[in-house]
Amino acid sequence: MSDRLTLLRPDDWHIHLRDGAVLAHTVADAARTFGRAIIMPNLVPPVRNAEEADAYRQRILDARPVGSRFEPLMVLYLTDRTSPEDIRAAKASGFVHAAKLYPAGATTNSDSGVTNVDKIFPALEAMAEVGMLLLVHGEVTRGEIDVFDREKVFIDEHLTRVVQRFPTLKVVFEHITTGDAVQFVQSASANVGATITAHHLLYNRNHMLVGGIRPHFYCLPILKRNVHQEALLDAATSGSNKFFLGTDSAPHAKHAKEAACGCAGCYTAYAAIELYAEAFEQRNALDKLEAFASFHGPDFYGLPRNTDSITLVREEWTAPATLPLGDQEVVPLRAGEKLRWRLLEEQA
Ligand SMILES: NC(=O)N[C@@H](CC(=O)O)C(=O)O
Ligand SMILES: [Zn+2]
Ligand SMILES: [Zn+2]
Repeated sequence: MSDRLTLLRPDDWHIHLRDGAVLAHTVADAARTFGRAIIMPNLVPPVRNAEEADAYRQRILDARPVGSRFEPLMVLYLTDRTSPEDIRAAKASGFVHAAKLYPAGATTNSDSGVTNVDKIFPALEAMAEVGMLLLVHGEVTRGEIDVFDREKVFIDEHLTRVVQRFPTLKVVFEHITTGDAVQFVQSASANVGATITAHHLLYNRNHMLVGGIRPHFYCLPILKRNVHQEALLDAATSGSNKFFLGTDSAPHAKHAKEAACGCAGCYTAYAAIELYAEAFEQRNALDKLEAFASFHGPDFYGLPRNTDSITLVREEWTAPATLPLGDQEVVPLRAGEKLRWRLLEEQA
């Protein structure tokens, strides 16, 4: 097997860059590998319209390292009040590519999210009409539903209905974590795709809970049992163009994760493609990585593929214990442990 892997430059179809001082770090980490990224809008307050997306986009562009051509692809945060006019104005901007459904209370900064999916039907209709993608955090929030079942129940209660009602709407089921989600996406029309994170490919709930509770593995949707991890690996390495790379890299400061009530989110952007390469290598499927990381995403979004490339070398290195995050620090996934692949830094 070769010790070098050259891929068309990948994109990240789901990332949290946050805002303010941390952008200097989060943007640099993403830009070292990815040509473009779908920028999650769950700021406080969220990115609700084209104007807010424009301002946020500008802050991201300003944070790029010198010479970087990293392109942020912006997303609106759907609320109960998002209007068809908001959607049309966002589409007309040219830089808003999608709108995101966060069920209210489902995850980090989702308080302004949608309280009842029916409330966004007018917005969804406009999205289908103008060709704007719907991105979905697919978990129900009802207290009586077990946290490990919330994705499956969301499919049954909401996603099936939305996809039936808006057959021409393109839908990305974000950060899928179960065999149920894989099956749903596979049997849906070509307008339904999914992102898969590196951490859900590499880990299951045992990694988070056996031998001690490890807060840096805690994310939403939560890591599931290993049969679900296997189903995700099957999907990602299958070659199906419905599945593509979305890191869901979601930094929280160290003290906010290592706490009695720790925040949900794993920081992977600093070594994202390296982590995916490990997952694919475990399945002897490195030959499937390029399509997953670099072809299927832009094809689904109707955007051109990148034209330059990156190279990974099989060379062990140790992940840092912490990384700077504005004036705080973040503990990255795999902190202090070995990584098997290294990205070749670009020659100037
Ligand atoms: N994935 C996470 O666990 N957290 C994300 C939100 C999200 O993507 O649901 C975050 O913004 O921190
Ligand atoms: Zn989410
Ligand atoms: Zn996310």
